[in-house]
Amino acid sequence: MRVDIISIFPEYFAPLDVSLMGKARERGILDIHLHQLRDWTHDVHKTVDDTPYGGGPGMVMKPEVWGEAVDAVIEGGRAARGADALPRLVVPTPSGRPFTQEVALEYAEEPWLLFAPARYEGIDSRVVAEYGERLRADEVSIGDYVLAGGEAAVLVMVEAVGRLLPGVLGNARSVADDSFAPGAMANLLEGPVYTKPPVWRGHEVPEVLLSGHHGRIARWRRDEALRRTLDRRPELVARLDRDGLDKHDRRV
Ligand SMILES: COc1cccc(COC(=O)c2cn[nH]c2)c1
Repeated sequence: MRVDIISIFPEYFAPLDVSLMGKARERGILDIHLHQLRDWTHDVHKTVDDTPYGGGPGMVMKPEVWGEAVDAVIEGGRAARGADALPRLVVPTPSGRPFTQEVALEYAEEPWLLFAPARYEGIDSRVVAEYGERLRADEVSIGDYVLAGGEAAVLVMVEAVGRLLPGVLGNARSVADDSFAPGAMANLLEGPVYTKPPVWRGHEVPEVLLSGHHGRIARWRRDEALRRTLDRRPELVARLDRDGLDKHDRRV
């Protein structure tokens, strides 16, 4: 998968050089290209923003600069991927559609993603409108809060998508076992996890997990996942009621 990221702070993405994402890049599973948005300005101050039409606080990022940058990055990617290749454009914003595991799975199928993290109050809305006419352009939110810029959201999405790519996670860990992954544990939070020692500062590991009785362990884990989901994310259980409770679940 090719990932292009255009930002006024490309150094923000240094974390993508380490750990799982770093290895995925070394092994050619992820091909990440960083671009400095200011390279497509033409004034001495390298201005990327201006005051909002209609007034109001803050600044808005200029459409011309983003347009030249996105066009150039598409051309650059086409040199490598073919003259008709097009990326999926992703703009992180609090006003976007929710980024969920389902969206991460959808993005993991894409051959080429182009992330456009904004600063200030956002990017002139005509940029997404312009590119939405010829490629998939998504405004996506990683949560209901406002960041100083979209860069942290891009790090979150690249990691959530990157770990789904074949070969990135060791075989021992299957993404099918993820919480929120489709299937028996879909829409459930992960329950508590434990490792050695069996007793730590007087706290014992639940007996059932040491029993070796896989049926009872699986039942216990699902009960704990349901209990935690009811407690912390009741709205997910409502969704379960429609799709996913089995005959043993009622008694939790
Ligand atoms: C594009 O417009 C804006 C405006 C304001 C801040 C940002 C940065 O993104 C976020 O704050 C965010 C992304 N998901 N949840 C929060 C983008």
